[in-house]
Amino acid sequence: MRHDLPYAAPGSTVGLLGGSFDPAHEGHVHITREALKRLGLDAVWWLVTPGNPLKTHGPKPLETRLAHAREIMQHPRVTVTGIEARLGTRFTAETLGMLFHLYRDVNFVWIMGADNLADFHRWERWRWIMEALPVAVIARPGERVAARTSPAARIYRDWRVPGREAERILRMAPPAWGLINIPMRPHSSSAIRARGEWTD
Ligand SMILES: Nc1ncnc2c1ncn2[C@@H]1O[C@H](COP(=O)(O)OP(=O)(O)OP(=O)(O)O)[C@@H](O)[C@H]1O
Ligand SMILES: O=C(O)c1ccc[n+]([C@@H]2O[C@H](COP(=O)([O-])O)[C@@H](O)[C@H]2O)c1
Repeated sequence: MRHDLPYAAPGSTVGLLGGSFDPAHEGHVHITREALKRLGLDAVWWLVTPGNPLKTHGPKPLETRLAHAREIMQHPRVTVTGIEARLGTRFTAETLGMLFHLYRDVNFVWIMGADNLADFHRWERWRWIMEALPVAVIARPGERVAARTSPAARIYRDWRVPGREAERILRMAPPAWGLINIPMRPHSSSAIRARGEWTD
């Protein structure tokens, strides 16, 4: 294993939460804790992206976002990483392909908020992602209907596991996904930026 990559025990299950984290906030912390608990994960890695391929405005520098994310997400089973910058990847499918290769004995789960499922069909090779690993979609205020009626949800409706049984997705061969209803948090990075509170 390369020394600059996080360690994962063989056979362990690691949730991947990709994001701009521009900035990280309480909503990210909350969904991470809930995913750990509800899915029974061994670990969660935050993949702080060098830049979302679908967003035209660049975020703050990666090092700034990583440092802030590490301040607010402190949990023994959570690692905040800049893996994509290290691997030189930007598209999620590309990142996952490399992680599968580097961590052959680790089980990965993709975690995302409901707003991301609504747009998921616009991601590069999104069907490959859906068929490559289980996907846990976490409820987000105002986004549940858009997620449930999204092209990705419709195309993969037969592989959806009810939210209360979501931990089953870990034992299923993909495609397997669930919409997990948790008490929601309204926080968003764009609202924090709009209030001028991300001035680091
Ligand atoms: N309050 C929240 N509830 C549920 N999921 C969330 C919440 N905030 C962020 N997420 C999820 O966390 C991941 C990373 O989110 P991101 O870094 O883009 O933050 P954001 O608040 O969505 O940013 P922005 O407002 O700029 O779009 C995404 O999958 C997103 O859906
Ligand atoms: O691979 C893609 O085409 C793709 C398109 C849009 C977003 N993503 C990933 O989705 C995650 C959430 O991004 P964001 O900006 O909504 O926080 C982050 O890991 C991005 O790299 C990936």
